[in-house]
Amino acid sequence: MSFSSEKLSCAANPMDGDFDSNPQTSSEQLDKVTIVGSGAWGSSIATKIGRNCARLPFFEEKVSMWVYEEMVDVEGSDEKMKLTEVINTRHENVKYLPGITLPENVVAVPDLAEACRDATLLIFVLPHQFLPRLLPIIREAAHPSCRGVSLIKGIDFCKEKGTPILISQGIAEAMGDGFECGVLMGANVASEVAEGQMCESTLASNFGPPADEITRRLFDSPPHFRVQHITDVQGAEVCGALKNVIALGAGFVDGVGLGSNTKAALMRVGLKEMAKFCHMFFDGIRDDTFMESCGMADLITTCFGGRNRKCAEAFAKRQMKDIKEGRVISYDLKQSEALWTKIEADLLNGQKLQGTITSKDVYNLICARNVTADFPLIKKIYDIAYGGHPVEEIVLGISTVPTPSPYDAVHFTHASHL
Ligand SMILES: NC(=O)c1ccc[n+]([C@@H]2O[C@H](COP(=O)([O-])OP(=O)(O)OC[C@H]3O[C@@H](n4cnc5c(N)ncnc54)[C@H](O)[C@@H]3O)[C@@H](O)[C@H]2O)c1
Ligand SMILES: O=P(O)(O)OC[C@H](O)CO
Repeated sequence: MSFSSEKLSCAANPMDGDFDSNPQTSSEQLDKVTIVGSGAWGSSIATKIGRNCARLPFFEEKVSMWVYEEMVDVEGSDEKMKLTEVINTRHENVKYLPGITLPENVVAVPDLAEACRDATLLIFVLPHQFLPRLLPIIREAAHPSCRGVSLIKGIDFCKEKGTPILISQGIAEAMGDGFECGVLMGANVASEVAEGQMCESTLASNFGPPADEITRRLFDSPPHFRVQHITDVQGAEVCGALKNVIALGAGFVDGVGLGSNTKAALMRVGLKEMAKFCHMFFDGIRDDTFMESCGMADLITTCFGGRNRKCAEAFAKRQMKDIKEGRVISYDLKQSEALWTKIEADLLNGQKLQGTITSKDVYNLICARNVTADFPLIKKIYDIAYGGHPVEEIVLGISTVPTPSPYDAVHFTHASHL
């Protein structure tokens, strides 16, 4: 398979940017890109990465995509087929992103070590519960000077220390000394990005020049997919994780039958709690991060169009029906967990919910640090999701009492100058 002619002709296209302004890169080493994960978002971002690797001079053309192998139904075949074979022959991820053609230079590889062999740029994009057992294999296989970008929206919690652990931080620690990991977060529902709808995303990284810009160009696909660079990795990543929790609240609002005014109130309070969480647990957070695609914009899209919202709406409707028809007075923890598992299986066809896992981790963290009173909405969402509280209580989590937040601090500072 050769893609060279496409690369050269595309590179000559002025629409692709002025080559004089290209960041300098070492002529002897092009980045070798591997995508670790091939769900809806992994496959969607592969459409951008594949095209950029085929046309830009910083990257090897072939992109390996590690696929968790499974047998899938395929139209026109009586027998199930291996997902990797389907992707490599039909150039479509028929299970997780049906109807979208993947670039031919994106090659599905079922063996993780083979997929990551000598990679210099790793893109982590899979539900984070599956990541820990993979990292030692990736570390062994990747190039020693490798860097990474995590597209994973989630967070871990260290019980012993009572501290949050960012996924990018966990990746960097597992990959060993000197491994730098940035994040790509944004208002990016996978199917809309893959369809080529106009949207934005935020790359947060501190690789330094020229690697920050080269990495941004791996994703940036103007005019449809526009990627801005910032350096606040922690702020961007925490926003990506917490908006999934707030989205559960948005689904509860929908399930109860309340309208967009209530959802807007929930999102306003949710954004303030996201900002407060960032400032409470991390140093160096920048307030303008919340105004980037990774902040407010991702919160909006997830609360209207995401899977967490959709599944939480189903949870709310089912809970209200069960109570109304006298099947339960309230769910216990086991019943709640069983219901979430069933809803995920019924509605998502193998895709995974992240908001529920994150809700538990964040709740455990704020309990361990004795700060639940600072996060009434996040606590209420957990109470409904796992604590048997009636879903109608979601409005009680939308505090109308102004809570101190970094924004208030800024306003007070300005006011004192008047
Ligand atoms: N889907 C979106 O719109 C979207 C957008 C932005 C960010 N994200 C984030 O991207 C990350 C990946 O989500 P996604 O939507 O691509 O995945 P997904 O939910 O669509 O698919 C689940 C993936 O998990 C894999 N899997 C199942 N069991 C596994 C196992 N035991 N080991 C390893 N892998 C296994 C499946 O093969 C599949 O690729 C998540 O953190 C998500 O929050 C998703
Ligand atoms: O479908 P969700 O709820 O996992 O959200 C998808 C993306 O994160 C939206 O940016």
